[in-house]
Amino acid sequence: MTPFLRPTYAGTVSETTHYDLIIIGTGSGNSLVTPELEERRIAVVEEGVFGGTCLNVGCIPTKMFVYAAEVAGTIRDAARFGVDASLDQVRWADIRDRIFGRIDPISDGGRDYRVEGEHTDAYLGHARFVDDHELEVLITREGGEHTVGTQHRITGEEIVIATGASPVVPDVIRSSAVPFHTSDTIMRMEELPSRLVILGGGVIAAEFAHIFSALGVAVTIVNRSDGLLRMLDREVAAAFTDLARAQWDVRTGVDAVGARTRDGEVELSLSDGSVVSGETLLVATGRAPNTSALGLEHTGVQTHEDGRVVVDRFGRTDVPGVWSLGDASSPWQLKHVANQEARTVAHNLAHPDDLRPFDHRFVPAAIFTHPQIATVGLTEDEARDQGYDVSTKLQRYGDTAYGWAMEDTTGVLKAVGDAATGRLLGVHCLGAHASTLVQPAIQALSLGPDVTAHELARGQYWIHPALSEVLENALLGLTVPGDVGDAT
Ligand SMILES: Cc1cc2nc3c(=O)[nH]c(=O)nc-3n(C[C@H](O)[C@H](O)[C@H](O)COP(=O)(O)OP(=O)(O)OC[C@H]3O[C@@H](n4cnc5c(N)ncnc54)[C@H](O)[C@@H]3O)c2cc1C
Ligand SMILES: NC(=O)c1ccc[n+]([C@@H]2O[C@H](COP(=O)([O-])OP(=O)(O)OC[C@H]3O[C@@H](n4cnc5c(N)ncnc54)[C@H](O)[C@@H]3O)[C@@H](O)[C@H]2O)c1
Repeated sequence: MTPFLRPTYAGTVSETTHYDLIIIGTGSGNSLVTPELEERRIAVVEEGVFGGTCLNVGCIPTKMFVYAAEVAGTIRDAARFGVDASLDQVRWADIRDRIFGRIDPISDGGRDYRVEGEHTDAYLGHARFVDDHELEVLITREGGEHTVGTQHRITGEEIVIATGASPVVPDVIRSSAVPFHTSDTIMRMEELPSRLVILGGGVIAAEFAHIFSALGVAVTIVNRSDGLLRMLDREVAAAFTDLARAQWDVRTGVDAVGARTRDGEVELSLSDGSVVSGETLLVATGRAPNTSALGLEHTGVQTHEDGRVVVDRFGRTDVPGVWSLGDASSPWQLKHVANQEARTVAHNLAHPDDLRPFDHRFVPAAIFTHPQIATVGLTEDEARDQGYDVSTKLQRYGDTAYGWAMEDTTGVLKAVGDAATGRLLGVHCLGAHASTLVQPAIQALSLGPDVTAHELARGQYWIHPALSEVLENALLGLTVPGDVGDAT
């Protein structure tokens, strides 16, 4: 890992270099260099660790930790099945080093490929616009061909803003100067704490509560809203909040109003007058798009109030030739959405006369907490608000044969339908393997009958990183009549 220097923008700027395409951000942005585009002169700009959030600090490492947590949980739960086992020890450093020992070389390899690549120039630094099609880049990282601290002017016929999002830290924490982690740092901790306080009650809070509690850490969650995971179907969110209360110390409807360090621990004062404390604090209060330091004020690119770049359904901003995708502009902060948007923008860059829209029809999501959660389509409340004649079915895992095998007492799958037409509108699942279980529902909602294998693979979302991606890749590997290597 190379150090990250804050950009200062002082000193001399290089002569301007012109590119056909500039990509800012190497998460899903890195996948824009498709065979159709690689003959163009392309610059890739990355200020952080190469490969973006999902690979380095997001989906991939968290799910590798979740898997280790599940192994520990299975051992603890084994006696229920007549299999006696005991958990002797959790070797945190070994788990951590195994995970990043696998991830870091992938990131470094991806960077080297772009630095040394025939068709691309890599700028390992911070980009900001100085005009609609002109960027100033301050080199902040070693590992590329440019010296740290140097500045470079580059212009692009086309520019893609794929800058992602970063954790938001409330003022009460920042101003108190207490030590804290975000999801960017907590996975590389030196040692497991005995007690962890998590501020926030969304997706990141739910996943890390599961990881750390399964590994033996006592977890307290502090959340402003009345329940956890409020974006879910109401019934599923309430069921999860009850299960969470049985596993962790869950404080809801409260805000942190003060923070201090006391006897080597972090202590949060809450708005109801109570106090919680822990050896370590994780702040998981949402992520904001990385657009504020991009110099967009020097361009015609517009942003929403929450900082997301305004794009049309093709990924075009208000400036012709400037595009955006993923967490920088999307209403969904999900990797499979960023990937789908990247495939769409890659196609649109190569085929300006045959633009394709983003596919935001049925965006699924999975939360790898305990128990797992997955969702696609309308919640019951959304369906009612949209005027459907709503029917629902809550199917318990425990009322099916495999549910008996699992001795499951909590898993549920809620289907939401339109009684007037019999159409499925949404599926919301809380239980083991939920992320895999909902895939056929995603398929049913997204595709009609009589589809080819490639249409089946590319006509819908595949939850990332679920086991179903094995099937997605197998489908894409099949040869179909008139195979053209479709880009979307
Ligand atoms: C802990 C965690 C777990 C997650 N788990 C899942 C999951 O299981 N499934 C799922 O679907 N999603 C998950 N997500 C969300 C997912 O990681 C993101 O939606 C996705 O990675 C966004 O991709 P992106 O390409 O838009 O942005 P990123 O991958 O964030 O890439 C943006 C890149 O741009 C760079 N950059 C920013 N500004 C500049 C600049 N001015 N100059 C140069 N470079 C710049 C950044 O350094 C970064 O590398 C998770 C996120 C987190 C934080
Ligand atoms: N499995 C996945 O797909 C996955 C996993 C992790 C993250 N993500 C993505 O990352 C995004 C960000 O995750 P997140 O959990 O940070 O955000 P989030 O929006 O899911 O949750 C933020 C939570 O923090 C609470 N909150 C906000 N300010 C607070 C405060 N001052 N005090 C107490 N609580 C406060 C909110 O009420 C909310 O419950 C997610 O929305 C998701 O799209 C996805």
